[in-house]
Amino acid sequence: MDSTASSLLLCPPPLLSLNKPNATNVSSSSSSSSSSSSSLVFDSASMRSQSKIPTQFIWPPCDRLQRLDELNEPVIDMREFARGDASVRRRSAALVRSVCTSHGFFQVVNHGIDPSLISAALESMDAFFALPLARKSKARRVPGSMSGYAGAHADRFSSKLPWKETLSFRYGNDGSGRPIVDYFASIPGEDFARMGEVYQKYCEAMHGVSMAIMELLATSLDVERTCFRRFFEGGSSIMRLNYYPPCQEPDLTLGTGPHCDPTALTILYQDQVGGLEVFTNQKWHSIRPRRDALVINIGDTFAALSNGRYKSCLHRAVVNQQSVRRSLAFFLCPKEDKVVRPPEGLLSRGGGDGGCGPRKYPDFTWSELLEFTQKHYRADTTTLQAFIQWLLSSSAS
Ligand SMILES: C=C1C[C@]23C[C@H]1CC[C@H]2[C@]1(C)CCC[C@@](C)(C(=O)O)[C@H]1[C@@H]3C(=O)O
Ligand SMILES: O=C(O)CCC(=O)C(=O)O
Ligand SMILES: [Fe+2]
Repeated sequence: MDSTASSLLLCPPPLLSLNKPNATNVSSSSSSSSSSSSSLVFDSASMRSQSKIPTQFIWPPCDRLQRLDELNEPVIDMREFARGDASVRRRSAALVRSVCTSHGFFQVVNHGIDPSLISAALESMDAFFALPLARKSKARRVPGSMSGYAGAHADRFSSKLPWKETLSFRYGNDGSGRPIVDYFASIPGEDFARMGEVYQKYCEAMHGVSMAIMELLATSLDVERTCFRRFFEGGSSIMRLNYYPPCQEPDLTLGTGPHCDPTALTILYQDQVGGLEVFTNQKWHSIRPRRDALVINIGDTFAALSNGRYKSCLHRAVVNQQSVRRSLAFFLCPKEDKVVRPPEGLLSRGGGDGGCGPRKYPDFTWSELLEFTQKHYRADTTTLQAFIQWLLSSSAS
């Protein structure tokens, strides 16, 4: 997305006050959302009974709920791509190339995930978030790590708080053990064994879909079919359960603020409530939920891997006054020490086509970008640009 579009309908890019990498305090990614934590505790059940939302949850007017058109994106049939003849595969690849060079968003159907597994994941999520806050807090996120329970990120930020509770955990795909079963078994005080089994199976299934999509993306970029699969071998992806309680002033806040995912690829299942929005053609579009579809968006890491040819999808989530909304987000990540560098086949081609020719981003490791978002910068609409600026300034100092 070009910067003029972002300046037109998005809040002006945040004034960066980045600290050098050896800084101990977190920087504020914008003047209005300092990263210091808030003393607030997000107990949505009690907050819900008040007529006004706390001011920490109020977002700038330009970020708020608007009446939107729907985004009618092509939906890719994964079974057709897997089994189709060359012309069918070329057609799917051409559709993906078109939307990914534009705004990095599409949906897939016939993905092969058992609907009962998705239902079990949603039911397990409902059971967890229905627990009293004191019991959810036994799984609270350890500062600096990605895993654990969080309420509005009030432990990390002091303004523009998202109206959501989250539970996040890691999925290592090196085939050893059952890391998610082990994670849920490690949470004190509760018997989360069934959740562990459900999300272990869910993440294994999502990893499989992500590898099929990596083949589709390689084909669309005309590079060797397995090159991206191999890039993600041994990675540790992130699973996040997003639970958005109903809000008494939904027009003043957001469930998840405008951002691009710093990760490589997001596979998201949203329930039937609706609230996901994508920014393209200089305006926000709502994404109508589809029970049979998975939402796919390109993240910053894959945008860099494609040498800027594919766009990192700018999106957000709004909340409503009537009902809970839930989404299951699987964030594909490479190994932490993996250097993010476009495949040779992409750079060696000449021509003005985006993604070929000179490097658009310096080499960096996934762990550098992840740590930047967890310790120095609140991920938002310009994370990748801010990260590169921070990386280059630290190498210059
Ligand atoms: C690497 C990550 C950081 C976030 C979770 C994953 C991918 C998406 C990121 C996030 C959702 C972008 C919006 C801001 C954020 C703080 C949030 O609202 O949760 C981001 C996540 C995070 O830093 O926990
Ligand atoms: O809940 C949604 O629809 C979007 C969530 C999201 O973008 C995220 O968790 O990164
Ligand atoms: Fe996201």
